[in-house]
Order: sequence, then C-alpha cells, then structure tokens
Amino acid sequence: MANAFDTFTLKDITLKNRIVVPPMCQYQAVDGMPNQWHEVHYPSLARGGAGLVIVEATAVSPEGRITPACLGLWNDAQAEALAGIAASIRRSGAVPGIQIGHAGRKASAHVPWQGDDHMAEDDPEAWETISPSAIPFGANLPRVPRAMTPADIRRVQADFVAAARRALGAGFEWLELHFAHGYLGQSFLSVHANKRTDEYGGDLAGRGRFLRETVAAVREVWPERLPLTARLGVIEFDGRDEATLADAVSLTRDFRSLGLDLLDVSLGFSTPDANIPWGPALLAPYAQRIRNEAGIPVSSAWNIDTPELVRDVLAREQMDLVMLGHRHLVNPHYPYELARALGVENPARTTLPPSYAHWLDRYRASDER
Ligand SMILES: Cc1cc2c(cc1C)N(C[C@H](O)[C@H](O)[C@H](O)COP(=O)(O)O)c1[nH]c(=O)[nH]c(=O)c1N2
Ligand SMILES: CC(=O)[C@H]1CCCN(Cc2ccccc2)C1
Repeated sequence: MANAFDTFTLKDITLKNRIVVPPMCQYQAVDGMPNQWHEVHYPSLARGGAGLVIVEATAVSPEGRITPACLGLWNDAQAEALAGIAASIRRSGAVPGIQIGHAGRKASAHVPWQGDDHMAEDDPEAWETISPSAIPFGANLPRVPRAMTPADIRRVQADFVAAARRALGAGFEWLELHFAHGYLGQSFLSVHANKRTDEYGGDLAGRGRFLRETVAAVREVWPERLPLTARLGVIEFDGRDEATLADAVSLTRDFRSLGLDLLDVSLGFSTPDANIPWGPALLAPYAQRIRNEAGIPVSSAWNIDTPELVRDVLAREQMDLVMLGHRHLVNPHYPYELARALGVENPARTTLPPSYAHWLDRYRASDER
C-alpha cells in the first residue's frame, strides 16, 4: 500500500513522491515553439513539490496540433527550446516528462476560449485533418477528415519516433504517447472513428495495430533505462463500456510485452454522445482493473480533488501515481497543501524549495503553518 509521499521507481528513474502534474495544454505557443509563458509555467509547477511534471501534449508534426497555439517537437529549434524547459523542471525539483501526440480529426481547431471548434476550411490558419477513416467527431468538431493512406500511417509513426528522439535529446526522462481523448491514437482504437477494412481496422488486432507498432517503434529509440508510457482512453461511457475495457486490458498487455513501462489510464472522448458520470475519482476503479488485469503500473487522473481521495486511491492500490491537474492550476504548490492535510512531518521541507520552506515550517504556531 503506497502513501502519497512515498518514492516510486520505474526503470532508472525514481520519483520523490506519487504526485504528478499531468500534461495540460497551455495554448500559448507560436509555430510550435515554447516561450516565456512556458518558461514560467513549468518551473513554477515543478517548485510546488510534485515528483513528476509532464509537459503538455506536444505535436509530432504541424498538422498534429490541436490548435495553432500548441507546442511541437517536429524540428530541432523546438527541441532546443524544450531542452530549457526540461532543465528548468529538473532544476526546480521534479522529473521532466513530456507527452507527444497527433490530434487526428480533432486537429485544426480554435483554442478553447476562442470557440474550441474547428477553424473553417478556408481559414488561412486551418489545415487538412487526417484520421483512420473519413468520419468526423461531430458537435464542435464537424470537419470530415481525410482517411489515412498506408503512407500517411508510416509517416505519422516516423514522426512519433523522430519526436521521441528529440525529446531524449532535449533531456526529458519520461515519455508519454498520447493515445487518449479522441486524438489520433484513440481514433485508431475506437469503433466510432475507425471503420477501416485493411489491417489497421476491424477487430482489436486491426484497430490496435497503429498503437502497437508505434509503441514498438518508439521503444527502439527511447532508452531501456527511461520509462516509456502511454495515455489511453480505456472507457468511453458510450453504452459499450465492457467491450472497450476488455479491449483496453488486452491492448495494454500487448503494450507491456512491447516494452511499455506504465499505462496512464484516461477517457476516450471519441464521441460527443458520451454520458460521462463526472464525480470524485470517477476513473479510479478502471485504473485498478487495468493495473490488476494487465499487470502493469498505472497512473490516472480525473477529479481526484481532495487529500482524502489521493490517500484512498493509493491505499486501495487503484493506481501507482496520482495525476492532479485542476488542483495544480488553482495552486502550483498543491503538494504542500496535500502534505499538510495528510499529516506529513515538516510539510514545507518535504515539498517546497528552501527559499519558501525555511520560513513555512517555523516562526508560526504549528496550526498556522
Ligand atoms: C487546461 C487543461 C489542459 C489539458 C488537460 C486538462 C486541462 C484542465 N488535459 C487533461 C489533464 O491532463 C487531466 O487528465 C484532467 O484535467 C483530469 O485531471 P484533474 O481532474 O484536472 O485532476 C490534458 N490531457 C492530456 O493528455 N494532454 C494534455 O495536453 C491535456 N491538456
Ligand atoms: C490535449 C488533451 O488531451 C486535452 C486538451 C484539453 C481538454 N482535455 C480534456 C478535458 C476535458 C474536460 C476537462 C478537462 C480536460 C484534453
């Protein structure tokens, strides 16, 4: 049974605790390049005490971005700039991770606070979207994507490999493939998005092929000693959850045999018709099922919003790492609050840099710290 402030070792990487800042798009990039926004955002989070900070979804190609304001890792200039971000995360006390992905049929969209919808096809900023089949997501993302050819599939897989090499060169020590949330990887797995009749569609073997091949190809270039992980939507809440979960367990077992070190359990978001039962730690039971049935370490997220929930999902062995997104947006030092609430000795020194911690663990009545 793990506690929130136990260490966690995976391959040669040891996290100082079980708290993770999950990838969270900032939509502040230009041409895929990070800037002062990211230079402040990431070390500020890393100073807060989380053991692992994962940089937001970073596109493996320009058309793999969700919006024009997404980060990219398709060229060396981006890799060089991201090296600074990785170093600042490490210098601030956390292990630097990064998520790489391709937005598929959800690409070419406005940033959330400017509509969160597809740009018009004739918008000069827009670009062609691709997906396993010419089936649109619907709702706010109605554009019909072009069905990928075998050459497209090979190109995108090569882009994932090139981005992984660049992430390694930039000094990241934890890599997450974005196979969740209705983006390209999830779309290959999803019966909603993938109606292909070739070897990349049909049964689970077909719908999982793109993902398995990509894991295997990235594993070739990502050192054995560093964790290779993937975020996968294991449930859609679309009325066929048992089938989706069974597929997810089976595919995760394949990932493990291909060298994946941990699965980050998330939501599918493949259809606008989902009926997601939003509530406290709603995914924890599914994370536990993947952890037990696929026999692989897991992280997970979603509404784990109180110290008691953090304590409980770990005590129940539902996951190995707890991802806290919203809590860190509210308070980058949330791990300090968590340590205090969970009764950790010297909560400030356990979570924060000396410039803050020295004063927080003293010169105050104990109940004011
Ligand atoms: C602003 C913002 C931006 C993103 C996210 C969320 C939010 C709020 N999320 C999902 C995120 O990683 C996390 O899984 C969810 O927020 C659920 O966890 P919490 O309930 O926030 O703790 C997300 N997920 C992902 O896999 N890649 C990403 O880049 C992003 N971007
Ligand atoms: C890139 C990615 O996976 C993100 C982009 C922003 C929305 N994320 C999904 C999300 C839905 C509802 C609340 C918070 C987050 C997915």
